Amino acid sequence: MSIKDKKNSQQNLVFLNKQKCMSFFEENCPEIDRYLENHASAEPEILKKLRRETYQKTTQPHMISGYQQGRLLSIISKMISPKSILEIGTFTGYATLSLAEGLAKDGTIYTIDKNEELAYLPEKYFAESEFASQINFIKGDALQEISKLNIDWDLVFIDADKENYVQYFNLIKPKMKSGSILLIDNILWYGKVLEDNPKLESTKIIKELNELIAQDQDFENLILPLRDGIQLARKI
Ligand SMILES: C[S@@+](CC[C@H](N)C(=O)[O-])C[C@H]1O[C@@H](n2cnc3c(N)ncnc32)[C@H](O)[C@@H]1O
Repeated sequence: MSIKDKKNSQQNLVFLNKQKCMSFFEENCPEIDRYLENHASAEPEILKKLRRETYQKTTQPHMISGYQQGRLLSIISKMISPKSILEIGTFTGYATLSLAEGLAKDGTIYTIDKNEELAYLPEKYFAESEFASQINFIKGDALQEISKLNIDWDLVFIDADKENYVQYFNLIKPKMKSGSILLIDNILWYGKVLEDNPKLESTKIIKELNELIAQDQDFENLILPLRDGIQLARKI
């Protein structure tokens, strides 16, 4: 296959994934995706229930972090036992509850979302969870709300509007200490990061952010190719 053919076929795959909002493996090799799920730790019952209800009650259920990503967030959180976690983009609270699994006993997770209509769903599950007293759910626009929080973050998960990703990074970086972990979702943007001249603002911003982090001497990082790509960066 010539380089040009390879590029075209890559672009076709990207297009397919974009259309269905699925990960590379879900779309192109569902057997591997099932294999990955079958060989990961079991999903806690509360998350199973939440995932089911998210698919029943929301119009964009694919936005949920889901099983494999949830287990990754949980393990990373348990590895560092954070006292303070910031999540930007709560949606139905799946990642919030996954991250909360690793919180220090006196730790708190702050999670921000501007969608007030959907807030009843995460609120119901947060109240039901064993971490209820450790979750601070903030309803509002993240850019405004982050600035009000004068907290040093041990762990940050960015998973909201892509157009603001660079701004979120710039706001949060000074609030991260040496050893703090930054996770950012959808960093491959269904393969659109391979476009040379992207039309979408979201693609431009994600590409800019990936460059920024890769060049930033204050961080060591890599991109995990799980689902739509997760940026994993550690402040040095
Ligand atoms: C991909 S979903 C988050 C998924 C969630 N982290 C999970 O793991 O299930 C993105 C969320 O970001 C929220 N959002 C988008 N722009 C925002 C903003 N400027 N401020 C706060 N929330 C925002 C949306 O309302 C949506 O619920």
